[in-house]
Amino acid sequence: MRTTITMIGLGLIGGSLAKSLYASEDNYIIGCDINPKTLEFALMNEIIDEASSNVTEAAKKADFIILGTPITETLEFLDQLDNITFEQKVIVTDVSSVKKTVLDKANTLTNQNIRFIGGHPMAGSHKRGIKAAKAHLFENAIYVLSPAKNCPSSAAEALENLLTDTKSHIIKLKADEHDEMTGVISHFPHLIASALVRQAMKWGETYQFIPKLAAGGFRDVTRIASGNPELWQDIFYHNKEKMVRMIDDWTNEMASLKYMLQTDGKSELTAYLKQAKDFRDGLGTKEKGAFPAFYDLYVDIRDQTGAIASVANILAGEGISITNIRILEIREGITGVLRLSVSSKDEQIKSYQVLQQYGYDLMLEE
Ligand SMILES: NC(=O)C1=CN([C@@H]2O[C@H](COP(=O)(O)OP(=O)(O)OC[C@H]3O[C@@H](n4cnc5c(N)ncnc54)[C@H](O)[C@@H]3O)[C@@H](O)[C@H]2O)C=CC1
Ligand SMILES: O=C(O)C(=O)Cc1ccc(O)cc1
Repeated sequence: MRTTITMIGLGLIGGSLAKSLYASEDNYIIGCDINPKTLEFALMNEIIDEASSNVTEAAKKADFIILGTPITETLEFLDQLDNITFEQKVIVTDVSSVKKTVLDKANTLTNQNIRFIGGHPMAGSHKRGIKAAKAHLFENAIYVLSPAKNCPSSAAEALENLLTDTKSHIIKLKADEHDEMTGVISHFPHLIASALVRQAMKWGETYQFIPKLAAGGFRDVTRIASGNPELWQDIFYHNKEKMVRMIDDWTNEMASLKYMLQTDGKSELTAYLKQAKDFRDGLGTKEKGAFPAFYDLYVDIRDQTGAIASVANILAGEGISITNIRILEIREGITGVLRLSVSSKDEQIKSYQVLQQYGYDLMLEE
């Protein structure tokens, strides 16, 4: 007997989940999407087994329902699901970046056959839509689950079991804690990144050379501002209380920086920057905790044609697999530094030594 999964919303995240679940022969995926072209694409590319334009009918056949829609639509679907007469128990989950509004709604549902567990796979990109979906998107990513009150632990276990194929790391969080933490490390940074870009845009009216000057640092710190504006508006709206508080904190932080500058507080400013540097340098290097560790190396690849392939080959020859790779541009059009992540300290040191033997100029992040 195959497990039937009804996926409502087959965009970047829903499509990626469908792809990773479709890979297992035990699963049968029914896809629903408001966009008929998306459904057509999903069927043609073997991302789903069946397309349906009738959410209620598709939901009735499901063992699991996954809402891969924007948060506002997800709340509406929860109401719709509540009114369906299911013939069996069904496990319902979502993928929304904000959890409290979703869990608040889920906790009001009266349908005895629905077991709701909020979900948030914490990986994505600035792209949207099914064409950007990837089966491996959630590999090694944190996947947060927040069960609704009265949800039996067996339902959460069944969902965890289903999600094994995503190769993500599942953790359980309360909705409010989730929203506060993702507010700090994801939502608020996005708001600031967009504000920084707008500030540069405004200064660009005075200095037309500004876009050309926008080099590595500006690009690094504002990368996330290229995200999907509708998606981020929806995230900010549903996490608005936390966002407003964080804007207040930020305003205080800026006021203290302003004071240090106005009073020539050089040592205070150095201490401030050092504290930030130490915390930043320590991020992701913890052995314990919920977040996976990253061990980074920076390889100088300026003017070295084919350097990426060579570096990857050398490491593959040593049996080291690269878990993440990124080119940090120094100047537009000129490759600069390759940032490689490997998954253990030993691999990091070994990579450093072997690449050094091949003459690469590199730096290791402690
Ligand atoms: N984009 C990202 O990096 C991440 C997004 N998320 C969450 O995933 C959810 C979806 O985001 P994305 O996949 O990025 O968006 P997307 O725009 O790529 O996909 C949304 C899909 O939902 C469909 N849809 C919209 N309204 C619908 C309706 N009424 N009925 C049926 N289908 C409908 C759209 O046609 C589209 O295919 C959001 O709740 C977001 O917070 C979570 C983690 C990462
Ligand atoms: O690309 C990035 O850096 C992201 O931040 C992607 C992302 C967007 C929204 C989420 O809820 C989780 C991850």
